[in-house]
Amino acid sequence: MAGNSIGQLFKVTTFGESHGVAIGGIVDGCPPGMALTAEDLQLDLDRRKPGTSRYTTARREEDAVKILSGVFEDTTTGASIGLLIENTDQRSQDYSNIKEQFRPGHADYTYWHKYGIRDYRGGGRSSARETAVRVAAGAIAKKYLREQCGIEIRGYLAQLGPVKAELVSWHEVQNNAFFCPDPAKLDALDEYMRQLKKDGDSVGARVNVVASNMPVGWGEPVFDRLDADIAHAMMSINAVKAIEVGDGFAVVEQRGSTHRDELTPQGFSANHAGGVLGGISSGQDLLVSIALKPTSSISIPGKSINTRGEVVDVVTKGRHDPCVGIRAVPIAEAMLAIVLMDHYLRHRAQNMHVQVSTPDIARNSRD
Ligand SMILES: Cc1cc2nc3c(=O)[nH]c(=O)nc-3n(C[C@H](O)[C@H](O)[C@H](O)COP(=O)(O)O)c2cc1C
Repeated sequence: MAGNSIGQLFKVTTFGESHGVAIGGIVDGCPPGMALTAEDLQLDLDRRKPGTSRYTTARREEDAVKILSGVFEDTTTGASIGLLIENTDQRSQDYSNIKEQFRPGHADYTYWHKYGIRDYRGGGRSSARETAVRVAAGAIAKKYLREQCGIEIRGYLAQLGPVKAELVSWHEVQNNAFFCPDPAKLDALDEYMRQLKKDGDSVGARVNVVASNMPVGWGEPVFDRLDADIAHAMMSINAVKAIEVGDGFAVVEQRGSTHRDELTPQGFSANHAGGVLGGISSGQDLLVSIALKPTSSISIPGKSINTRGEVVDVVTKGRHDPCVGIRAVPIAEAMLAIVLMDHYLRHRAQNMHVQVSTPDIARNSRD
């Protein structure tokens, strides 16, 4: 499939480029019988879509999704679900100056070397426009996991440049354009973004995603450990440079006596592991954190070469996100949902008759 699909039993395939006619995808393996309409997908698409605040790109796309197949009388049939989102606000002329130039930090240089032909308009296939389809597919997985397993998958902006935000309130995340869970940080974020825009620069960000109410047992060691598949999915998001599960890189400074999450009949005493032990979900909250790099398309001139190898100064015109991390929140949620949905089906296929007498202690602590 040349890299355009993810998952085994719940398989998502996407197609489309930034300035092509449309983007779309196929979601294979969704069980039959779930109520589903385009509106169910639109909620998350609207959270990701461009042009909704002064902090993101000015490109205006409605991202109106059409369900082409796999749903009959507003119910999934078990057939593959076809999704289509038309591109409506392309301004390809903005990119004519980078037709023969390579933006430093972008995918232009590597796509050119690999394929020998490049849809330079808006970054073509390397554009994060494609991630709208992942969000639509992820909304299907999220709905199924919520209804059948009670799992809730939620993300938030944990850091933008120097501004850090604590998880003060999940409710707050839905109330501001930053997906910020800490209302006390909104002024600092606004000020930082205004200055950034004046500077014509961009900045990186950290996004955290949490899956709560998880069951114990999902994940397929050794190569398809749950954390390995989550890392694969997260690293497939444009501009992601790092992922952490649980305490992540902080484990380097920890001792075993601190890091191990002791077990009691009432639950685990802590969650340094981030909800995965041996590549299998422990039933604790899954804690995932990703780092997104600063947008490479900026108006500050940067040194590069053109396709003939000549030295050029690149200035990127067009409409760009000054911090791609903001709109990445629903994308990261979607990727976690896609992986969990796949592992739910895989666990059920192999292990549905397994029974042990030990209680699910993480569930004990929730009840
Ligand atoms: C939501 C989102 C929006 C993005 N928007 C832009 C953009 O407007 N301009 C840009 O140069 N890169 C943007 N990117 C990042 C590029 O797609 C990405 O950096 C590029 O394809 C190079 O790939 P890499 O950074 O993964 O190595 C965006 C990424 C995400 C997740």
